[in-house]
Amino acid sequence: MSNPNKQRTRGVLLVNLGSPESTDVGDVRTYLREFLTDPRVLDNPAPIRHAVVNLFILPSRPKDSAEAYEKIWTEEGSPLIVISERVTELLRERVDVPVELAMRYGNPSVKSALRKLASMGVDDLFVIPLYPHYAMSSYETAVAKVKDELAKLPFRMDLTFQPPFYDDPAYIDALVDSAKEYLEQDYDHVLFSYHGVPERHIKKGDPSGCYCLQTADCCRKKNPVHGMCYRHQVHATTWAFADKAGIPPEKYSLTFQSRLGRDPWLTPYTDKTLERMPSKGIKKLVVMSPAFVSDCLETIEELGMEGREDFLEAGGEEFHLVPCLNDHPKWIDVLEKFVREFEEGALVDEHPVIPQP
Ligand SMILES: C=CC1=C(C)c2cc3[nH]c(cc4nc(cc5[nH]c(cc1n2)c(C)c5CCC(=O)O)C(CCC(=O)O)=C4C)c(C)c3C=C
Ligand SMILES: [Fe+2]
Ligand SMILES: [Fe+2]
Repeated sequence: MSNPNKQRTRGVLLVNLGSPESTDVGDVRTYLREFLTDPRVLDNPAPIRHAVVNLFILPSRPKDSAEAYEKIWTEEGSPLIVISERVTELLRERVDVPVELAMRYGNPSVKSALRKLASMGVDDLFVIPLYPHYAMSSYETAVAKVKDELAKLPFRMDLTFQPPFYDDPAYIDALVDSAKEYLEQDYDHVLFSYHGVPERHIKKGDPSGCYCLQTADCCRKKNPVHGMCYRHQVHATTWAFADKAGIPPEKYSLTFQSRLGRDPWLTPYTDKTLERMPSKGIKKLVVMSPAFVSDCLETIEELGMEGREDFLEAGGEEFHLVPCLNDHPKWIDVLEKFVREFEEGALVDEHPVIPQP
């Protein structure tokens, strides 16, 4: 039993998704294997998941993905990792407790970050998964990974997790501020493009088992079942943003990108929407991707290169992609606020988890 009079040592762990070690096809294959054999990402029964990954995905996808990573790689490495490291450094300057960074897949690993924090005496850890929205394949797998790795290590820490912050006014304020100069220009429409997930994942996260995805607008309404509903939460971010930025309903829409495989994923799809927009009179477009707090392959390459080309080839005239929050000072303010709330004991160490077989 822990001694209630002992002084606790707090620490902070930021967890992002991760990238391959390099753009070599072998490194990309290693990364994709770890990513796609995660049962919270491809949630088929284990033998099917391994067969799909080893027989259908790993023989061909690493080469295509490596080419895509080539286009975005910087001298310092993967944008997602470089930006996350910068954010970690900036947060360290703001708070008086140790702050470490870990990636759910690849490096720096969760295990190495936990070891570092333990070596600094941390036994009361605040974990911030760097995802505004709850998805089994992003937020939840980050939480599970921290718990699993800690259980295997020879020391104990209390864990508190930052809940998804999709409608936190400070996060919305930071997003609006980051998009300000784009929204001051003349534009026809704002497209909010979120990373997609399979529809099945949404149904699994519905504790009632009979609400989400039952009607076209179910997830758009407020409902107590939405603690784990990615579809509801991305809509809530979009409404809050539009409200704060003063964008009328007819001037914005929401789509989902990055579909993988043949199962039904959330619709409408970003690529199809971009191709259709010019014929509907949308020629000057602003695009935002608030599911990502750091620019990455999905924003720089998929939206900024592929998406731009699709839109312009279909007759669009201007395509403006708003950068993610990255190291925006208001985003660092938000992270600092989360740490202060943890220090004040304002967060409950509880969060829902989708049951895994
Ligand atoms: C919002 C966060 C994310 C969710 C939810 C998510 C779900 C999800 N992703 C895949 C498959 C892939 N995603 C890939 C890249 C990628 N995904 C996210 C975030 C979420 N994914 C990020 C930030 C990135 C970029 C990483 C980087 O290094 O920049 C990839 C790898 C690239 C590729 O080969 O296309 C895959 C694969 C699934 C299947 C899924 C939900 C089930
Ligand atoms: Fe993804
Ligand atoms: Fe829902």
